[in-house]
Amino acid sequence: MTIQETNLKDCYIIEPTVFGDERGCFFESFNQRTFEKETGLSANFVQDNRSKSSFGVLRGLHLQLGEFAQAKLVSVLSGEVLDVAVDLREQSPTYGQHIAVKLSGENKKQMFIPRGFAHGFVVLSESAEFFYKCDNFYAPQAESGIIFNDPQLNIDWGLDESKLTISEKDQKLPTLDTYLKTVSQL
Ligand SMILES: Cc1cn([C@H]2C[C@H](O)[C@@H](COP(=O)(O)OP(=O)(O)O[C@H]3O[C@@H](C)C(=O)[C@@H](O)[C@H]3O)O2)c(=O)[nH]c1=O
Repeated sequence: MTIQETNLKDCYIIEPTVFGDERGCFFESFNQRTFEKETGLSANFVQDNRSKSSFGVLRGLHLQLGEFAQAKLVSVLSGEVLDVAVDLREQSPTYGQHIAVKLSGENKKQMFIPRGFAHGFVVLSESAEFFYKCDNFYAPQAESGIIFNDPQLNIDWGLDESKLTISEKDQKLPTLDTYLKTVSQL
């Protein structure tokens, strides 16, 4: 398993060591000891989530606020997505920056996304099964987010907007500016 730093503070790309043989393959998809040793962070995951989406589905950008914030270890079981994480921690040296990484069932890459980041992904294959671990429970009252096409973030999702399928809830998410004003009033 290799754990690499990214341009964003506390955000890591993890590539498991895959053991292939005539039966197929085996790999450790999470090892708390290795994770904590390599990153210096502690991880106490309490909820696992799975979703399946078809081509062009974009989920995000989502986060939970305050005491309900969640760190996530995200991966793809089948298919391919472009996964995006945005650093919204005001004290962070990489505040306001984002990273976009292709995760697939084939490359088995994972991204560790710290608390205080917004997260989203778009499906690039016919369909994709997404799997992620969270270090805090789902709390609908603390859900927040930012619109995927925020002009300041200017994220390249790799697909034309006409090809995207986005939930009504996600289409109503605020811009980064509006989000920051709302959060500062809490
Ligand atoms: C996220 C979540 C949703 N739900 C329910 C609420 C709702 O009825 C249904 C679908 O919820 P959503 O539309 O919010 O699902 P989705 O858009 O897939 O939300 C997820 O998006 C990605 C990008 C993330 O980063 C996640 O943290 C999460 O916000 O599932 C739970 O019961 N537990 C959960 O942890």
